[in-house]
Amino acid sequence: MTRPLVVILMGSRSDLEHARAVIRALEELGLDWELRVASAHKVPDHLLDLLRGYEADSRPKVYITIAGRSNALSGMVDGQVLAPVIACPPISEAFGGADIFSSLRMPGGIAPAVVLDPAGAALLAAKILGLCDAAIRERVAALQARGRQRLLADDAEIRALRPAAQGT
Ligand SMILES: Nc1c(C(=O)O)ncn1[C@@H]1O[C@H](COP(=O)(O)O)[C@@H](O)[C@H]1O
Repeated sequence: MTRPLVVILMGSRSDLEHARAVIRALEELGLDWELRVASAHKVPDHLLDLLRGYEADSRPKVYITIAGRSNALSGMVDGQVLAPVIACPPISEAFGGADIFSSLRMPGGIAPAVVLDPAGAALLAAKILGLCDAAIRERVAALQARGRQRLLADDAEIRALRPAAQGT
């Protein structure tokens, strides 16, 4: 079976640190990825060319779009591809975090999901691609199991503390 692909598109090289966090989580889930730079605002022709290339490729795909400030990228990508799009904008404190609103309201017929946490975006991509791939489902299940075990170990450790030390 062809290996699925996660295409990560970032609007600027300045988003690289955020993209790296997505990539770390994708690799933990054993997913193949490609990272590209393409801005809907600045280089729409380049973006459309790039999407045409990916859409002609028959691998099962999910796109993760990383675009800060005014997020045109995620909506434009979603409108041009058949695969699911997950918008994972980098968080900014500037202007009271108002950038996020440009990722939330889309025109009719345009529906990128929004997941703010980079590891969360990778997990959603894995769950989507896992619908038709048992090996990916198993890796998601293993990740969830590790999370549960960590939480139970934390509880056992905290419980063992004397009450006076529990808050420290
Ligand atoms: N939101 C978009 C788009 C777009 O939506 O097409 N293109 C770039 N950007 C974002 O603007 C921020 C600053 O970009 P510059 O580094 O180009 O000034 C980045 O977070 C980028 O993703």
